[in-house]
Amino acid sequence: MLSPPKPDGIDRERQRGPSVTENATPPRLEIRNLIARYEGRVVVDDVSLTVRAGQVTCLLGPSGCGKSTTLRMIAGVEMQESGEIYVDGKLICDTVFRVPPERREIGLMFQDFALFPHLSVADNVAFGLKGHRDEKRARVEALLRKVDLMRFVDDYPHHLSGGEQQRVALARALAPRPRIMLMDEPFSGLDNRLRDGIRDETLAILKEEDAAVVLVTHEPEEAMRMADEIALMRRGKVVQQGAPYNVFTRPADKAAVAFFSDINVLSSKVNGALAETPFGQFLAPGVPDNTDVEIVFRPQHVRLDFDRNGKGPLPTPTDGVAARGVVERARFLGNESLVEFRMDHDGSILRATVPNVFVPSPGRVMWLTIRRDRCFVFPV
Ligand SMILES: Nc1ncnc2c1ncn2[C@@H]1O[C@H](COP(=O)(O)OP(=O)(O)OP(=O)(O)O)[C@@H](O)[C@H]1O
Repeated sequence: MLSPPKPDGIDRERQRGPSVTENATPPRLEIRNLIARYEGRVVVDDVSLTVRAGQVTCLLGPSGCGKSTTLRMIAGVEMQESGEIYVDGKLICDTVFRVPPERREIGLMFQDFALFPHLSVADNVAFGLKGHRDEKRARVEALLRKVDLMRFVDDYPHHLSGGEQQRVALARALAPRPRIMLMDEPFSGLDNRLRDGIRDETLAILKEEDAAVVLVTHEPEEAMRMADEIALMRRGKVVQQGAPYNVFTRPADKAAVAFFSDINVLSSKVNGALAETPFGQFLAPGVPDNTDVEIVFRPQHVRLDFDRNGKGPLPTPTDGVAARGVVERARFLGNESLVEFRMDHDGSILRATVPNVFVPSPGRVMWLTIRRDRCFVFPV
């Protein structure tokens, strides 16, 4: 069993002043213990984050969990009830002191952050730029080359495709060299086929520009693809924070597993730090006797074996005991196949995914085992 990690930064002691140790550079952005409330209801609940220059942190979570409100407080268009925001170690906002949004050197890119229709592509990108005309033109052209749109420099936005407009919006947001980029679902208006390419290009440009990026998304794949760090939010709180690999492989709770993929769940009770199931025993270290637990695992970590004269594979320490199931339904999904089994022991449905094409007929008997190093045991 993998024990749930202690989410970094959640239980940190409240203290004033940015997170700097002697001789260390302060993070580009630090938000500390932010709380926001609408109509008496707390919608952002003690959220703390640090983002370094050149790093992308994704606020990931379901609709309404407080991602956009957190972003709006960083942008300065919404005021927190309590908590502080620091940029490069300097306080820019607490409940008394507040640097106005236009002086925060923050770039914004939102899904519906439309381009100005009456301005050319070049003028859109130049919009927030100050300085000499030639300097501005040089920056605009450099950015349009970066997003590969120099050929549209004098065109109007409506001549461009959705993906191209999005790249102009990126260039416009980056033009004044913001220290921080805030992006709220910036790719969700785009065609699926365009999205992956634009995400990758955007990421490369953001890294080159060295801004600290906070990207809001409700799509786990987007967060996995873009983030150096994911802050998983639920009901206003950051429930887990870490590198995508850690958040995916060491989820804090059942909902964190379920947010990234389909899940299977077995119920059991602990006895002697072991949870007994039809798939054999699972380790539950430190869990007191008689505690109800759920054993959670992803369909991709179910192993399938063919039936051999009414028998399945022999038990192993890594896969436990095989349990018998009958195929209820199987579908090919493109990159993998999803097979649903009705289990003999309790009639429940269990899902397995198999790479490539595997579409057994309903009624076929198979034996299922679960990789012990890929399951999570959570007290209920
Ligand atoms: N101006 C407002 N007045 C009242 N309630 C608000 C306001 N803005 C947001 N809320 C509420 O605060 C909660 C958090 O909203 P927020 O937009 O931050 O969530 P989100 O995670 O970004 O969701 P989504 O992905 O749907 O935008 C929601 O329940 C929302 O209804």
